[in-house]
Amino acid sequence: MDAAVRTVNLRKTYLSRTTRRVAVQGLTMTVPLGGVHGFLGPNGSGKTTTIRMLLGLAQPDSGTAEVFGESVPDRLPHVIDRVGAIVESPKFFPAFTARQNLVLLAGAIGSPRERVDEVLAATHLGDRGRDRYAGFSLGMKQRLAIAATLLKDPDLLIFDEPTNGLDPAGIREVRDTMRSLGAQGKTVLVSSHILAEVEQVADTVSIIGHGALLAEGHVSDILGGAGVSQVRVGVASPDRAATVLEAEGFGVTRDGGLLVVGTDDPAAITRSLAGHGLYVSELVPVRPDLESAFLALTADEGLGSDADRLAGGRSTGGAA
Ligand SMILES: Nc1ncnc2c1ncn2[C@@H]1O[C@H](COP(=O)(O)OP(=O)(O)OP(=O)(O)O)[C@@H](O)[C@H]1O
Repeated sequence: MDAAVRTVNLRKTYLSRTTRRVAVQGLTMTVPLGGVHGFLGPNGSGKTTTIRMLLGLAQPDSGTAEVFGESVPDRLPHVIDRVGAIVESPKFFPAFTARQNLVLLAGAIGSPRERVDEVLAATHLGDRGRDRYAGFSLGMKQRLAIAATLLKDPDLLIFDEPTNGLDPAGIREVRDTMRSLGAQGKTVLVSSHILAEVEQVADTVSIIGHGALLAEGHVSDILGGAGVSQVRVGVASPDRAATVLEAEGFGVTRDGGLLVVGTDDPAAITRSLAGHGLYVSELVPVRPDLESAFLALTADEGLGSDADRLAGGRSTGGAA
């Protein structure tokens, strides 16, 4: 078993009296064991529905899902103790301290009391345990929610948009917490529609649109396949250099005094310019970011929007 989560052709349709909405359509994805895995997609692309199916909170129409090699939902009781999740905002008692809230929860799920201090420390709330929940910032509240999921020491943590509504400091706190959990060997599956957030923390990603997989793999590989590579070129005579390069078929744009040249072969730029007596003082690859890769992948009109998911849209199969 080499995956924490695997889905094959997973499909979920929501039916109402007038509409049939395909939320997840044939999703096949793999979350490797250990590390942080970003689950990315625009709003409405089916992330929450997928997570709900993994946790037994929604029943798939067809397809299969496995958590640690156990088929879910039927074998979920065999693995649920290895899974911690935040899908909706958890409820804590505002008048209780963070510690009291966790002690109460630990008692309810049968975790030892000592675990409370461990999870407070793991989420960097050790010195705030005696403060009342009501006085917590949103970032601290979210870290307390993560602390609660850690009480039973799960191997897989599933966080659905955990940084929604947080300010930059809160986002950083949650991100650091996820990163350290991944570094400890836990598998963290984190959904987001905010690419920049996941790019900084994820080792691997699955990108979905319209409830189906668009791309999956190591962040670096996805960035590598993100389209045209570019290099930023410093040269004494940028105007002449631009003329030379354009004449040789390179696409050239300006970035201040530097040229930005599209190529997969930076040496070709050096050769061309040197052939005209122009010497390169700086040649730096422009790294595409996940945002660009994501936008390129989801450029298809309105991915994730509701419009084409209604009855008669892109869906192909039967309803629930
Ligand atoms: N209980 C439900 N009943 C009917 N339709 C639903 C239900 N839950 C989700 N949907 C629809 O299914 C589609 C996928 O929604 P889902 O919440 O899974 O996407 P998401 O990627 O998590 O989006 P977001 O980031 O906005 O939460 C959307 O069109 C949504 O309106």
